Amino acid sequence: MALTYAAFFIISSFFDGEARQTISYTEFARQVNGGNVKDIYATGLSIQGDLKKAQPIPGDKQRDTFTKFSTVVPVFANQEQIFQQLSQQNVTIQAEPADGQRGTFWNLVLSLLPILLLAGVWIWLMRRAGSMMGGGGGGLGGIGRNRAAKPVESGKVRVNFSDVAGIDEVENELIEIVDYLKEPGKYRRLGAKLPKGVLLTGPPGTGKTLLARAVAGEASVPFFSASASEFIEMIVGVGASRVRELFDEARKVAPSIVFIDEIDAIGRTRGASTIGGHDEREQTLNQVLTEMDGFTGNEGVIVIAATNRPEVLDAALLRPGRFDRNIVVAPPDQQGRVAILRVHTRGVPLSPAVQIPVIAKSTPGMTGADLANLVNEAALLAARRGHNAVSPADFADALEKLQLGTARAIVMPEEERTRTAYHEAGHALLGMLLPGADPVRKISIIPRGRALGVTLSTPEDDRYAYDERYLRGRITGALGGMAAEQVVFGIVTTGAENDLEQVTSIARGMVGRWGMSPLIGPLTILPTEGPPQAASATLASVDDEARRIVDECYADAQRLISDNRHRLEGIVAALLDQETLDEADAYAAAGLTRD
Ligand SMILES: Nc1ncnc2c1ncn2[C@@H]1O[C@H](COP(=O)(O)OP(=O)(O)OP(=O)(O)O)[C@@H](O)[C@H]1O
Ligand SMILES: [Zn+2]
Repeated sequence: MALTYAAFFIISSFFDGEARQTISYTEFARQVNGGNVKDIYATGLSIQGDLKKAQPIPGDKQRDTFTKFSTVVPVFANQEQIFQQLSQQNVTIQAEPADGQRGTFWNLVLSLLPILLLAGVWIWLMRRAGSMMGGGGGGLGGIGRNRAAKPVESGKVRVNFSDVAGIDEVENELIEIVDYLKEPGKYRRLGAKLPKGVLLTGPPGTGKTLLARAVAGEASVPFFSASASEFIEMIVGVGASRVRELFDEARKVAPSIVFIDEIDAIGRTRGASTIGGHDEREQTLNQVLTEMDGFTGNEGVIVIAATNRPEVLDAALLRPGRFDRNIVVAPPDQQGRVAILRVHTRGVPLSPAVQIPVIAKSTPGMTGADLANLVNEAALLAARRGHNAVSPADFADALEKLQLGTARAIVMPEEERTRTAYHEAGHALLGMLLPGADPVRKISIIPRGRALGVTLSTPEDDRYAYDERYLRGRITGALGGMAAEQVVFGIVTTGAENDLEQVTSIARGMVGRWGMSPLIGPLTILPTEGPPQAASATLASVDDEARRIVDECYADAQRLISDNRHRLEGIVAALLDQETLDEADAYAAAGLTRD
């Protein structure tokens, strides 16, 4: 990435200087006298310009000519006289102070290039470190861009509420704001106070950005968008000034919308630790707050911010007069998914056999972005297969690819393949046997990504809260792979690493966060964010309790596997034969029926 940008700078600077003839000031004065100058562009004392009639290049043997020239004005020259001559000849004169951009800007860039490169590499490394520690990825976001935000002109936001589907309640909450942006006068006359800030919270891909754009589109007002993480990833010290710039621009064309994505990047509770500059973050946050406080509320700039981590936000952001309106954007339910699929298949030819409600039913938990992606994948598959409309099979295969990952073409040794079959069959069998567990949708022993096999269970429909029995079932099911290996081969392999991570995190949550351990009681010991809140003795008890739960679940898993060994063998045989089993095949192979 860093290299791409560097190449961009160098190429641009060469193009900028191409074919411009450097001439002496005397020659320049002569051309002015002769009335042969068309226009000039002065940057400090250096002048670039164009001649009306081409002139021979001095001293050039091929007698080539030039019209583009550059020259430098001696500090002692009488510029007044030249200026008057040029004005009389109606020459277009443009000028900028010496430290302005253009010309010298590129020189500056070139001289700063090594530093920019270093900074770029450094930021990239920091981001890598950040994403390895669980933060978002994204690469070298804002470098190379020199403005905080490029406004999208009012007419250019083509998105409106008809493009946002399945979240009508949220739309309704925003309609008031659209109305205000359309007719601020109506509200002003009545002295009504509108929110200055709206906070959209919800998981990634639920359409927060889309909604903000749609509000701008509906109201036909300019839309300024910036990502808060860009503010602080730029070279240190510019975050606050970019915020100021952004709001200045927005005020100039009010009514308008300023959209700040990932507000948590600057809006975290002060004092919570992150990698990189604290002060930078706080200064940037303070600038946002100052800008918002600065509005009288009549200026018509509405700030919409988005985050998927509202719990980490500084309380200062949520105070009245700031982001005092919080709108939760949840993943769509089944009806919502139908609506979203309809929006995204508007321009896609579907075979008559495709039933949108069936697809919606098989995609619980998927967000709008996931569904958009699904439609696109299905269309790609259909095109590759030479279909002229997207078929149900294209959808099914696209869904499998999205849910399980792309298959890897490697040949597994027979022994490993068999072991994987037992491991996945173990997960699947427990998923089928445990009361209240999510139904098993698919089992596969085709290697995908880093996994040798996959068992996919998804809820019947959308779940919003989990009870203890369900969570224990999740732990038991996750241990099912390991338990099957233990029961059948007497040893376990490294293949269970991922399972154990899940198990640990659920068990610790049950004890330290959701009050499901009688010993610890209903206390938050392990908050979602920040360090544990308890004395070390209590923390040790949390670990003991988590371990007790996991031990109990593991014992359950082994017992269920032993007691149902014939069902396990049934699934294994089918898997070794067919490699991938769908829901019906899997239950049939186990000799079970789904209720
Ligand atoms: N409710 C929806 N209706 C229609 N399309 C949707 C919806 N939600 C998401 N999408 C699709 O998913 C894409 C990504 O959504 P968007 O970027 O708005 O999500 P987001 O919530 O802002 O995600 P993030 O938190 O990752 O920024 C949209 O451009 C759109 O194509
Ligand atoms: Zn596993």
